[in-house]
Amino acid sequence: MKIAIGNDHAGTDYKLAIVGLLKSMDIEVKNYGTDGTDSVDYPDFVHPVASDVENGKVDYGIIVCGSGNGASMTANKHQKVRCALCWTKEIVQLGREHNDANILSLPARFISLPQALDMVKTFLNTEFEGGRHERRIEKIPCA
Ligand SMILES: O=C(CO)[C@H](O)[C@H](O)[C@H](O)COP(=O)(O)O
Repeated sequence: MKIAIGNDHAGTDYKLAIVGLLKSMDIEVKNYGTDGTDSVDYPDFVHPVASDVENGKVDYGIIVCGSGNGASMTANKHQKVRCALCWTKEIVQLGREHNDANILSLPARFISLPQALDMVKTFLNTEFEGGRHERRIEKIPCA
């Protein structure tokens, strides 16, 4: 499995911990930064993640910013991206089961690091249910 990850300055600490978790799971990681804490603009680090997901270069994306909002808004501008902004494990599970989310957006300033790591594991270990949900997600893209 290969995952692309990106974040702004509010998500750096969490991103680095998530990269460590993914590598411990023998998952290949494409880290688009930022790796620092100087103020940056989240679209610069989210678009490359979303492009890789959209083009099938990676299996999933993980993006981290302060509230998760800006990163999620940016990722979902990509037609083939279904980015789920999640703040509980249950929301992550539903994002995968019902929406076949291919990017997880994490609000670093509103969840703990253990929560974030647990949510990443849930994201990777939950399958899409298909069925009625398939018909719905096929209607998401708009011209
Ligand atoms: O887009 C966001 C807000 O929804 C992200 O949370 C950013 O991380 C946040 O805006 C950064 O805020 P800062 O005051 O520039 O650190």
